[in-house]
Amino acid sequence: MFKELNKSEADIAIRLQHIENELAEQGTYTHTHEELVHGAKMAWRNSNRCIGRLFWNSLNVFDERQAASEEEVFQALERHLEYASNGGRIRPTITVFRPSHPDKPDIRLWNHQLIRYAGYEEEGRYTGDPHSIEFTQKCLELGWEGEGTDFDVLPLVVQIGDRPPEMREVEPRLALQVSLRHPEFDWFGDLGLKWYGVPIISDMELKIGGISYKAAPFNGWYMETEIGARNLADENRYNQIPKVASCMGLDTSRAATLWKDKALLELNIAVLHSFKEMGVSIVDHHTAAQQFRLFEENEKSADRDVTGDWTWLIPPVSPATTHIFHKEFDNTWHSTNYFYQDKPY
Ligand code: HEM
Ligand SMILES: N/C(=N/c1cccc(CO[C@@H]2CCNC2)c1)c1cccs1
Repeated sequence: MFKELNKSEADIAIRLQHIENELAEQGTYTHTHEELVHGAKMAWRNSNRCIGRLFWNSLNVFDERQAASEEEVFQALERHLEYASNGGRIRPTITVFRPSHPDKPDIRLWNHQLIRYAGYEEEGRYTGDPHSIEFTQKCLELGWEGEGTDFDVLPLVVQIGDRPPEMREVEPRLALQVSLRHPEFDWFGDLGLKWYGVPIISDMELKIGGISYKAAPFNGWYMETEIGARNLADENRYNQIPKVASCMGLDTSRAATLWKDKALLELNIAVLHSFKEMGVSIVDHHTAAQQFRLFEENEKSADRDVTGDWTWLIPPVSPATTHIFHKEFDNTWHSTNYFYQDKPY
């Protein structure tokens, strides 16, 4: 990392000696602000499954390692929501809370994403996002009351050490949402579909030079297929394909009419159209693939090897129309990266 910060050999030697001493005394060491910022960017650059890495060096980093109470954490999360959303002109941002430390309790966020819809299941009938059923149950046990609609925004849940977790509703003004309409089908708006504008992953661990940051929520903007081809399309999510197909008057009696593919495309067209019309940042899967190709070229000229996970990098819609599909990627994992971690509940 230090090499990338074009430090002199001497400076690197001094810094490494200092870290060695701190490690010997405390069993851990503290990153400088500069190391934290660059480390978070490197971790994004090393995220093999991410197609959006072209912009890795422009990540906005908030250093919240001083936050020590639930209140301070909630304040930082609300500031993240406001800053990242930016009225629709989304700014890729990460807020880094203090790392694991022998003498201090861990700060953990129970949410998968800062903004996400609740899920409910009653006698085999589903409401909302089935992926959220377990976390929604936890929120209900903590005293949260959902309205029971398909789009209830879940509260934030913060836990410090083994103290009881604290919960706070997200102010509606901080939860940017987009109602879905279609550029040609006037009936599409009547489906009552919408999605939140900013994906903010809050349950992954950021590791930088062996230091573990278990609470480091980060956001970019969506690629439309995430919403149109997965979140609203999967049978075990919002399962909207059959409804869109019947509203389109398609012949759904035989798979060979490709009615699912036609409905899927129109759902993705509606997502792109609605986000654009509302001025909320989003990228289509073709543009995203082109940007990824640029990323590969930039990395090559920076004399760095690109690593990637082909199975995630190809988009779920028309994958073979992108260059990614037609090449292989080295799925080696660099250790400064974002990782899955055990749920805190
Ligand atoms: C700026 C716009 C961005 C776009 C369009 C984008 C796009 C994507 C997409 C489509 C995926 C696959 C998600 C899925 O299939 O569920 C992904 C994965 C991922 N992205 Fe990005 N990304 C962006 C920014 C970021 C940022 C800012 C970070 C972190 C600082 C990041 C880190 C990751 C990671 C760690 C994964 C893998 C998640 C997992 O393994 O579950 N991305 N990205
Ligand atoms: N567009 C995005 N998409 C995702 C990026 C990472 C993870 C996810 C959601 O992953 C879930 C777990 C596995 N698939 C769904 C979505 C971003 C979120 C935060 C920064 S960019």
